[in-house]
Amino acid sequence: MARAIWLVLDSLGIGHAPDADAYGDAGADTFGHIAAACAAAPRGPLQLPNLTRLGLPAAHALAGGQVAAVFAAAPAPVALWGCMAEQACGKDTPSGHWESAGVVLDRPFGVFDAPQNSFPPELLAALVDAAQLPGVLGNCHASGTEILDRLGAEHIATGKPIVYTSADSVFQIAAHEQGFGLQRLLTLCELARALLAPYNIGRVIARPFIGAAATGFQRTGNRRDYALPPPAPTLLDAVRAAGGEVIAVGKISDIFAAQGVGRSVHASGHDALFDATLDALTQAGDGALIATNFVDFDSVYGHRRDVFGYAAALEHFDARLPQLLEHLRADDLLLLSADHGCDPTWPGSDHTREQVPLLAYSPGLAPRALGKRSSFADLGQGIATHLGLSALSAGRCFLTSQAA
Ligand SMILES: O=P(O)(O)O[C@H]1O[C@H](CO)[C@@H](O)[C@H]1O
Ligand SMILES: [Mn+2]
Ligand SMILES: [Mn+2]
Repeated sequence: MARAIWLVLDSLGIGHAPDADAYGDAGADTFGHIAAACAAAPRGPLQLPNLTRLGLPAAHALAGGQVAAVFAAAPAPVALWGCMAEQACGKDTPSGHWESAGVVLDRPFGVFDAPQNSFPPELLAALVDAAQLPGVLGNCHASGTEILDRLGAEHIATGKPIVYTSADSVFQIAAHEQGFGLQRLLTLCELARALLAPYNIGRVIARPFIGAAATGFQRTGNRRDYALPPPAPTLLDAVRAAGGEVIAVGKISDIFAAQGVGRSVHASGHDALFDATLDALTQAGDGALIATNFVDFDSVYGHRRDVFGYAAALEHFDARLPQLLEHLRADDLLLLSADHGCDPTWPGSDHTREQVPLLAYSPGLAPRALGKRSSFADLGQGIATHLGLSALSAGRCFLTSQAA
């Protein structure tokens, strides 16, 4: 019986969305701009033989992107390939994942849009009081690494956690793993999650770090995301209701607030995430869904605007793909997609409103183009069909129609 393996390449947009102008993102193209920068740099063109076979450059071309010369003569894909635009408002991780799993967010999350003094004073006062803190630092829009350089030493000296946000619907708290304490930070995030109820904020994110002012600060793999639960049952719930196992690897369980997750495997770094996915594949039974989020594309490279780091991470991911492809059973369906863009050549440090790839491979499935799809939900609908589930309430199945 069928199984599905869904890999989210977090932030791998393939060209601006039709409504990108409203987000200040007209012209953004995460994949295209990385490919173009590599082609013009001493390091040389992007080498992605396996993602090319699965149709990533073809999907990029379909989305309207300028095809880099290195991909121009690529052979036809062996998979199904298409591009998807997000129907929900926003360009953040939870809405992108939920829509891909069949739930289109109809009420946009709240955002703290003031660049300075971003949070309501009464919210911060309540947090300080509830957690008996000496105060907080930050209270602004920031890049999470830049703010450590700026406020890390003061945090250590005062014991005040650093709170910050971005264009996304997030309340982020950074604190030193030893000086402040990891468990104390996680407890503080849970308190913040509860206090943020009136503000409809998508995620509270714990950002633990280590190091010292003299030697520099580094964020650790102990990041945790405390998301709002999806507003309706998703594909994950449908898989479980039908008796299938849902194995969530990496951030997936956090993003779905554990709803519909049978087993969660936390791992840090793309190699560990890939290994955990391979392990899950050997263990998963009939009807299972394995879902993995590869977060470093976004967190380590996209937000940091590290073009060549992103390129190298793509090449590394590509090099590991054959291990996964070799282990696929005849009735397994492998999906590759993304949740939004984060163009490392774009101004600022925020996500970009982009189309994302929909690549689907199964040993027995004849390759074809899937066209431009108008919702990420088409991915989930296709998985539901593949696993023999009832149709989800959103999305057009890409397995049964030639194009959207
Ligand atoms: O700059 P860092 O801390 O990585 O934060 C980024 O990560 C958050 C989640 O993607 C975004 O909202 C953005 O602010
Ligand atoms: Mn994301
Ligand atoms: Mn991000």
